[in-house]
Order: sequence, then structure tokens, then C-alpha cells
Amino acid sequence: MCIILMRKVGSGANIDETLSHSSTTTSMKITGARVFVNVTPHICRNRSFVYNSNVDIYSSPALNWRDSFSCYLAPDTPKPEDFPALSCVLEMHISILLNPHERHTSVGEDITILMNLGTLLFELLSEALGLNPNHLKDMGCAEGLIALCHYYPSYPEPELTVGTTKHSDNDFLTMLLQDHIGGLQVLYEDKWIDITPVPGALLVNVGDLLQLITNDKFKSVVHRVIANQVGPRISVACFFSTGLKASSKLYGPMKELLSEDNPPKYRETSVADYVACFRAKRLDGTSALTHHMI
Ligand SMILES: O=C(O)CCC(=O)C(=O)O
Ligand SMILES: [Fe+2]
Repeated sequence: MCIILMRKVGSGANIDETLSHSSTTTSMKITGARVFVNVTPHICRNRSFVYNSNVDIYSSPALNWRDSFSCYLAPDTPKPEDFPALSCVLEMHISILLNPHERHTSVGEDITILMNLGTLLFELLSEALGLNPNHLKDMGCAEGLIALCHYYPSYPEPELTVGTTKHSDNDFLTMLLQDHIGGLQVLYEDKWIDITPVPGALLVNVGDLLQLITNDKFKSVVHRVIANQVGPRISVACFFSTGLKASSKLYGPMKELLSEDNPPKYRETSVADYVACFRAKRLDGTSALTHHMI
């Protein structure tokens, strides 16, 4: 099952409706719990794998109670010799099971499946915009894929901390796999709504860059993860963006969507500059999009 979360333009949107109407068949599971225990210097030396814990320790109003591990999956797919270490270190199998026999797929196969699924979603989103199905893909939205694997330990007094502070993602589209623990919330009409884990569901949310190029037609979702007395909780967020290579290509509101009544709301930016702006302000709860408004 694939659930698409996006803020609807205008009022009157019903989040339950959005959840129940946007499903397709795919099932998956996350196994494994002790994610970061075995992070080896070998893995951390590889520039495609980056471990971090509280990157904003001195600037954040609250520490994020989690460890994270990022890994570039495309376009520079990790080498097959890195796969065993990768699965072993994460002790996690992103098994997207496309057949009823729950066949375990390899990391390489998982990446292909994720890329294919992402491409399909970009085709559907292009059509929803009244454009050629290849439009968003041709713009490079599905060129790169970065996985961010989170490990949230349990915490005895969860109200004193937070798992991941309020933010929207700095990519085009995010596919999130979460285990059964829960804690993810989205901001909807000024209220935090629990995104209860649905077994076998992959959550998809619109990122800031898709909001920017669609001139607010699709809106990114503000979300956070609260800390939990139970745990650990594990999630894997896969971000579609233009990839590791800093490209000077500029992205702005798509000309096809603009009119006199719908003038551009944002100035053009490269993905690298957008991400730099996002990082500079950290996860402080404000949107990097506001820095790009005309
Ligand atoms: O752990 C989660 O459920 C969400 C993580 C997240 O929002 C992110 O990595 O951007
Ligand atoms: Fe996020």
C-alpha cells in the first residue's frame, strides 16, 4: 500500500479521505532493531554513507532523540561489495515485497524497486498537473535517491524531548517506511495529526521543491516525530532529489502552470542552494520556502 500525504490547496480537505483514497498495492516490512550499534569506521569513511546524531546540537531548541544514517542510493548506487555491510550495519531490510510469497530482495533490487515506484509516482503527479507523464521525470525530479535511516531510542519522559523537530522535506518527494511503533505526526489545520503506522504501507509526502516548481499546486507537509516511551522506533525516509552531484540547474515555478492569474510565487534556485538554505536554518520549524518567495 502506498499512502500519499499532501496538504490540499484551499480549505475543507479531509485527511482521512486523503489517506484512504490514495492507495495502491505494495507490501513491505522493516526488520531489525539495533541499527547503529555496529557502525564501522570503514562505512563512515565512505562518502556515500554518513552517520549523524544531533547535527544541530548547539542551535536546536530541543535535542532530537535519535541517531540517523544517510546513504546515497542513486544515481551513484552503492557498489555491490558495500551491500552486505550496509544491510549488516543497519540490520534492516527494506523489503518491498511485490509478490505474495514475501521474497526477500537484495539492497540492489530494493533500490531498483524504489526508483521504479518513484518514477511511477512522478508520472501520475505530472498527469495530475495536466502535463505529459514524463514531465517531472524529464526535469530530473527522480534522478537522485537518498535514504535517511533513523533510530529513535525509547525515552522514559517523552514529553521532555522530541524525535525529529517540525520541518518539511527539502526534496521533491519522500517515501517513508516506518515500523509499528508510531510517533510521526503531520500538521494539519494547526493541529498535529498522528500518522498511525499501517502494516505494509509506504508513506509518500510532497517535498518543498515540488511545491516550488508547481507554484503551490502541490504542497509540502510539515511533520515531526514525537519521542516514545516504547521503542526503539525505526524509519527509513527515501528522498527524491537531483542527487549527490551539485548541479547548477535552476528550478522555478513551471512555465506551463503559470498564467496572469497564477504568477510565479517563488524565485528560481538550484537544488544545492535550496539544500544549503535548509541546512543553514537547521530544523528550526520555519520553512526554507519562505526564503524563496518573490
Ligand atoms: O522518522 C520519521 O517518521 C520521519 C523522518 C523525517 O521526517 C525525515 O527524515 O525527514
Ligand atoms: Fe521529514
